[in-house]
Amino acid sequence: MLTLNGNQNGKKDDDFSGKKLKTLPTELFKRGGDAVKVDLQRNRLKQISGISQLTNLKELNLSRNEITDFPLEIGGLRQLEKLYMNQNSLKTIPENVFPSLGKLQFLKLSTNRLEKLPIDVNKCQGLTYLNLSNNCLKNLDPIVDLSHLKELYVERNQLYELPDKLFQNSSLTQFKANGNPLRKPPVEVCAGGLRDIQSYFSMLEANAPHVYTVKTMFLGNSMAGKSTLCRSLEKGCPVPVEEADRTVGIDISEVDRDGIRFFFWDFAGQEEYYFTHHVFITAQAFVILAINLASYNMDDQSFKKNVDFWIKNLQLKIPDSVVLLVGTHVDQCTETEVNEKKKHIEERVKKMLENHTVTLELRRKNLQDGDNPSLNYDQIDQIERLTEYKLKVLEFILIDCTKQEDIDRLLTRIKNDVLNKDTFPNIEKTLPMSYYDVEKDIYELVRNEDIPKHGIVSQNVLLSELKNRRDTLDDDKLKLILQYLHRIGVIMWYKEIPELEGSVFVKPSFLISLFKTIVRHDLVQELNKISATQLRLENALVKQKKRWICDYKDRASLSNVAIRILVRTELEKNYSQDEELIEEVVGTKKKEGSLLSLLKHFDVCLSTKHNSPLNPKANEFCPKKLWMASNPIVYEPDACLFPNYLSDNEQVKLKWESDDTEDLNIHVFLLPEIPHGFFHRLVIRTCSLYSPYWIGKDQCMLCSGNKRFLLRERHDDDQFIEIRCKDSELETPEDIQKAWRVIREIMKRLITLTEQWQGLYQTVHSPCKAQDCDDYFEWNDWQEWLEDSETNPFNVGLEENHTCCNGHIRRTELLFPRTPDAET
Ligand SMILES: Nc1nc2c(ncn2[C@@H]2O[C@H](COP(=O)(O)OP(=O)(O)OP(=O)(O)O)[C@@H](O)[C@H]2O)c(=O)[nH]1
Repeated sequence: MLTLNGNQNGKKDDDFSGKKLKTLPTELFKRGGDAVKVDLQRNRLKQISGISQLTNLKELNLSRNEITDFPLEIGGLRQLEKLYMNQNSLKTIPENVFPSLGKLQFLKLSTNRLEKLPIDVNKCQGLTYLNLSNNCLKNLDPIVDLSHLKELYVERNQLYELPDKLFQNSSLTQFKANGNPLRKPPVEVCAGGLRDIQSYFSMLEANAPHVYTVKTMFLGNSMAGKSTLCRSLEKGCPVPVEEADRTVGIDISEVDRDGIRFFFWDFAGQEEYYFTHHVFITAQAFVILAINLASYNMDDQSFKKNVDFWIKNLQLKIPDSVVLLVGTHVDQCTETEVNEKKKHIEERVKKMLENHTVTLELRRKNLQDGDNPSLNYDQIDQIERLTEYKLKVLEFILIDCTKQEDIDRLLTRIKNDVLNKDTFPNIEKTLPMSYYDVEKDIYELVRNEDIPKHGIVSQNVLLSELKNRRDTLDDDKLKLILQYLHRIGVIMWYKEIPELEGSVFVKPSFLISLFKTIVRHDLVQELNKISATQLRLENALVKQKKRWICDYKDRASLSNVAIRILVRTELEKNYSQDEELIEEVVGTKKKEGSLLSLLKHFDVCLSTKHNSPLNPKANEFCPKKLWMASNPIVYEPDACLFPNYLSDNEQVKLKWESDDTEDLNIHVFLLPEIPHGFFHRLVIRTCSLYSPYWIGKDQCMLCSGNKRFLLRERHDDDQFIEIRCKDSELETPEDIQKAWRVIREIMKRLITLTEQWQGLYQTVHSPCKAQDCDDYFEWNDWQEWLEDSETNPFNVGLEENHTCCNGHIRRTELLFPRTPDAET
């Protein structure tokens, strides 16, 4: 395997990085007082005896070494302005080092094992940048007096509280604290950034109340007993659920039990709903994974379907989830069966979690033991970040949902688990009274019908209603509180979607009930039910209804007219008089309704484009092909495509024809695996940019100008997304540059999408183009290329050609994006 670095800058005199040094090199001492900036990163240093001889040193980089004891000698570097000590194994920093570093402005201590900071760090009054992320810090009191700090990073520590003083009159402009079990301020406040935190502290009273709230998500296959559990826990006694009563989408309810406020989210178990669940499976929740033991067979397939699928999804999306396994239907099994099945599941879950850790560890070791580990540090970092997450699977509980004592036992168990700080650190929150007041006010507004029953209210109306009730709160404070309530799921306010920015949904269940009108397992039945009168109102014919059903069944495309009729019917059941609401949600022929905007925002569906049979440049035009009039198999104009429901790749294959080994070809590996629904979300994001396109089950072809590109989800030994551009359409160097630009856009979307799965990481390769050669060219520093390639040309070195391990040579620009005239 050949590895390449993106921008290979030449090394400077003071650069001793990546030289496997165990002690400081003698050349360095020779420089003595002349050394101003020394780079010793990526070595094997455990100590740095003699460093104090460099009396004029201003910048010292000791990151990625093996230092466990903070070197006292650093205290002698009185001119020091910048110090990198990140990625070592520091456990403590002694007192009396920092007071002598009066000029220090920049201090990076991230990724160590620090449990506390020395009190005298506050003597470094010049510090403007401090990075303490990825340590084990429990409190930040020693740094509250650093009044010049502009940037402070404390992500992934053990912080329960942030000191109020840190945010008073401070110069802070950047602050990040993700990945801490914070209760003051709660994580959902911190997610809003510095302004939200400052505003929170400004409102927080000395005796602010502590509350216990838990979002509880019920997951598991259809018929597992989720709704039964959910409803029984809600009522406090067994509640039978009819077999025909399948959950559609998600049901939400709120329950108070002994001072704990539970939000129950009951997720439908049928496969049709999995891809919308993604949006609502959020962090900080307690997960109940229901398993029907009566239908559980002790084989791999049953384990995969009932347990493995759900745990893997959680591991990818929220890798530090807390999961309680609940075995239901025990009354329908013998005692021996129950015990055997329980053992079968427990053993496999244990193995699965172990395998996950072992795989990550192996991958990290391979990278570290490779020829040039310094090229892989970013990947190693990513893997180390993932190994820090620990998904907790709690001890199995067995339940007969029809028995009162079993429901009581389950409730006691849940309460004990969520109140145990070791298992579930996120339950307690300290909030200013005004946060509760606003929430109470909203409920009251709904109760008094000052807000419509459906709960959709304009932001301005809501703000003015709330201000009338609490004159101490201004618009800014109220907006921050609303954002907090959105993050904990009490209301929904998608202020990042331009079409929805002005609307607040104070009843999330109403919004979800709208989703259910079109994302449902029995949609064909619902379409069939559309009456002639309903069709007439939309100027549609019965013939069209048949076509909609065929389009939906064959090509996963649903006409916007049909969507409007379905949603209107649902709304009219309760809100027949409210034409304004119906229009807002349903939309019109000219304007998209809020429901579709939401579904598109969540990458659930994609608008199909109009096809005009008279326009040779219309969708059906295919590069280098004689144009033919649209055949009947084109997408219905003015419709939505739900790629998740597609079952084959026939259309894509027809347009793409066959692969050519010389195609531009990139493999983006997603590890540990490609999450469910990932590929289609990527396709939706990419196809909204490039049209025409053809989408299939796990392939998609799109065109940009006269070039064809293919996206393909591949589940070979490793799982990856393949991005190809047809070789035959790359005639000139400009063609190649243009093709890389499109690939860059696709990859940008791919990378932003991966951010939705915290437990995922990716590597990029170009496979060797020679027939039957399995070598590949690995990309490094490609993030730079994605970030800013116009101003910072990506260059993989001066070489015109690259040779794989098996001796196959290809021009560099056919393997990597390369700006031909870029300087190196
Ligand atoms: N005998 C027995 N029946 C149960 C038990 N738990 C659930 N059921 C029944 O099993 C059926 C399915 O239960 P649900 O709670 O609807 O299952 P679900 O997991 O919500 O299913 P979806 O809505 O399809 O996701 C219902 O008829 C329940 O009454 C149990 O422990 N024992």
